[in-house]
Amino acid sequence: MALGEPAAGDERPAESADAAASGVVGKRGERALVVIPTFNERENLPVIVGRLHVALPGSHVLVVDDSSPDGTGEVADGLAAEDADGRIHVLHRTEKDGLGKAYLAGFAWGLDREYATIIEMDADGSHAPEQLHRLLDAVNAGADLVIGSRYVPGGRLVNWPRHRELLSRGANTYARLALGARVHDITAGFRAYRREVLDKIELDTVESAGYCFQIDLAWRAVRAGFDVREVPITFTEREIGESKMSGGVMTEAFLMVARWGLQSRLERFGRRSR
Ligand SMILES: Nc1nc2c(ncn2[C@@H]2O[C@H](COP(=O)(O)OP(=O)(O)O[C@H]3O[C@H](CO)[C@@H](O)[C@H](O)[C@@H]3O)[C@@H](O)[C@H]2O)c(=O)[nH]1
Repeated sequence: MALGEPAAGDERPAESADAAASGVVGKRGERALVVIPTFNERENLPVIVGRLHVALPGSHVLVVDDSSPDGTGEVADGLAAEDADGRIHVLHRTEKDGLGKAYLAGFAWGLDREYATIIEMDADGSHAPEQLHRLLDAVNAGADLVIGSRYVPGGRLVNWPRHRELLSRGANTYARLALGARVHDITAGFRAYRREVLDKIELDTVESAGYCFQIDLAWRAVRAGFDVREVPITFTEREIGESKMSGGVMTEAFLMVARWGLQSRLERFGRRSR
């Protein structure tokens, strides 16, 4: 396990010192932490980490594994031990506790260290590390939260089953109507957060455990007045393993979004009648 302080070789590169101080990352991904939640991804993980370190050799990875029965956690430990540059870290959690909880643990780990930008990415190859520079370019151009979006012009879906696409588009339409947020892919899990966003949006009050965590955080960022932008990406259906989407995940999202929408309407009403 490679927990603890960033290892030797993790010093801030001279050319990126200004960038890190101003919250942006270097061209090779210096000062970026890519958080990858995993549950049963033993075959996918080495591939995605390898691709990531070709695309952004200066970035660090934090694998957040929920004691995957297939041994993904041990695979992650092996990758960390093999990486002479100390760029791979692993957080082991005791049980499967949902995507949102895994990200919260990963963000807390990253915020305790000096990463300028914290990235979310799936382990299964759906998100292409080769497209991460699109997100980082937008951060470096001034955005606070950048969402790799399937549903803006230029965004693409490859091999995603029709029922998943319909579910995803339906969830986005529902969230947009309920919350009034002008984000086309608010459920997307390919994102880059400037660390100030995560510092400010009160992560300790986040209740969403599953995939509605994505909606929750984007909505918090919008409400806090951050500059939230979308850049087009290609989302490719996984070839190995299975999605962890479930009825419980969908029900939680439906109910949570309804609650946030209602709360926000009541707040607006309260402000108007004062
Ligand atoms: N640690 C941990 N990881 C988890 C858990 N549940 C899922 N993951 C990990 O989270 C990533 C995404 O899970 P998938 O189950 O592969 O997601 P998907 O069905 O392809 O869902 C896609 O669409 C969602 C809805 O738009 C997105 O929210 C999600 O990020 C992704 O893009 C994978 O790396 C998976 O191993 C969990 O409980 N714990």
